[in-house]
Amino acid sequence: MDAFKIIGGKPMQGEVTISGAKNAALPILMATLLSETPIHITNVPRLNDIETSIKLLSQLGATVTWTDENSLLIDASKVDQHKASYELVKTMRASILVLGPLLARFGHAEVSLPGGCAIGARPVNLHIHGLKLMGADIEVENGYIVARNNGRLQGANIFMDTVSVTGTENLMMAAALAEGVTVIENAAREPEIVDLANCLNAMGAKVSGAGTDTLSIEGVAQLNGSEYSVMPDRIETGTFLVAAAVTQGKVKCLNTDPTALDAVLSKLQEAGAEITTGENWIELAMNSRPKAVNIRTAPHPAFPTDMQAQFVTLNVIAEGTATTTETIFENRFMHVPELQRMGADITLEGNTAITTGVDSLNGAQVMATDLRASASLVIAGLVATTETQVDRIYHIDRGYQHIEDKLQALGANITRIKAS
Ligand SMILES: CC(=O)N[C@H]1[C@@H](OP(=O)(O)OP(=O)(O)OC[C@H]2O[C@@H](n3ccc(=O)[nH]c3=O)[C@H](O)[C@@H]2O)O[C@H](CO)[C@@H](O)[C@@H]1O
Ligand SMILES: C=C(OP(=O)(O)O)C(=O)O
Repeated sequence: MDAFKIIGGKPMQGEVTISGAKNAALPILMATLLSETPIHITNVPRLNDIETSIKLLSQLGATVTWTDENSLLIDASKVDQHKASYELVKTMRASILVLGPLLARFGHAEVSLPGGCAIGARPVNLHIHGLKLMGADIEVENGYIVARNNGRLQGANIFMDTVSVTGTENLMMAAALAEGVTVIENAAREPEIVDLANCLNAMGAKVSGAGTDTLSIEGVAQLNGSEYSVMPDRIETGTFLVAAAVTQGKVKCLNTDPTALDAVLSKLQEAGAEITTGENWIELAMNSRPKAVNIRTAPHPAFPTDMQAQFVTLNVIAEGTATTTETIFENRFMHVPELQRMGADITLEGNTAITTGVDSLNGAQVMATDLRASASLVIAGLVATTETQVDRIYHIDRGYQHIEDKLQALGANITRIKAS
């Protein structure tokens, strides 16, 4: 397994181009299953999760071709398989996003239950409940969700007990081809939901209300190909901004969208950063030690759970004491014991991490346990005074395109140690 070796202590300086958003690209790739004709998707990030999605779409019978470094042409006209196997689902939970599209277009889908993961139990009951309300017959057989429907799904009124991002996406995609109108209440409002809705509408769907908590989808009989560009990755953007803040550097993120990062930018300003934005860029300058900031994660537009780990790293070297409360996932503090091994002062009380900033971190061999925990450890390595080795970075390769190249370009001393 590959690892990163990092020698910290340098401020991050310069410009970095942000890639397309993993969490928008994944549902958009799965949405191509709804289309009778090819779709060209641009600004696709080069990530392991994208490779897994391509494998999955290909297994289902789609033809997937890279037309340039970041563009995919997907032809799902000949899809004739309807099963997402455990082998793929266990490496990428977002595989669950084929459930809605396959069922809506073919009346049949079998998707392995994803099971829990490093950050929590992550059930998919809301996906199943919504599809049942649309008329599907769904059983769990041998660890698989087996969904069937005769003819088209039927529009339904769906209230989601908990705000779920992929749950909303699965139901939105299924509803796009259903007969009649589907209303999803308490829908997720994440920018990636809006991006998926825009892509579906470009394919001929009739989705309105994306970005609010009530979505209305008037089903159409057929969807067709188009060209669509994936939104910039707001979490990758936030990760680079935190790296700049903790190293007291100055970084300009290009090809990004400041409007998708309100909560994160506001916390960085509270920490003492100077933030300047343009239509598609954000620049952060940090001229002093960051101040500790209290964080509470919650569904968009509140502070994103996918930025929590990175802000714990900021808080552990910041001036003062702060609380970071995680309300979305029950086990998303796996970075805490690793940061403690680097000298961080953190106490965990239930779903809250209480941090008191230390003057510096020392390098250590640490282990990445999930995607954003890995990012937080890399950032910690960038400030540590001695060498840090971050093991198991296959997690980070799921979600960050060429992260070491981008950090090197900003002045970081980071190298990938290839598994022998
Ligand atoms: C590929 C993708 O976009 N992943 C993102 C997505 O994950 P994902 O869509 O899996 O996360 P959800 O929004 O569904 O999860 C939110 C909460 O709802 C619960 N829940 C969810 C579904 C369900 O059927 N039942 C249920 O109880 C979950 O356990 C969790 O506590 O949103 C998360 C929350 O912003 C992000 O951290 C992930 O990066
Ligand atoms: C938790 C994440 O992703 P996934 O839902 O794919 O596990 C993430 O992007 O931080």
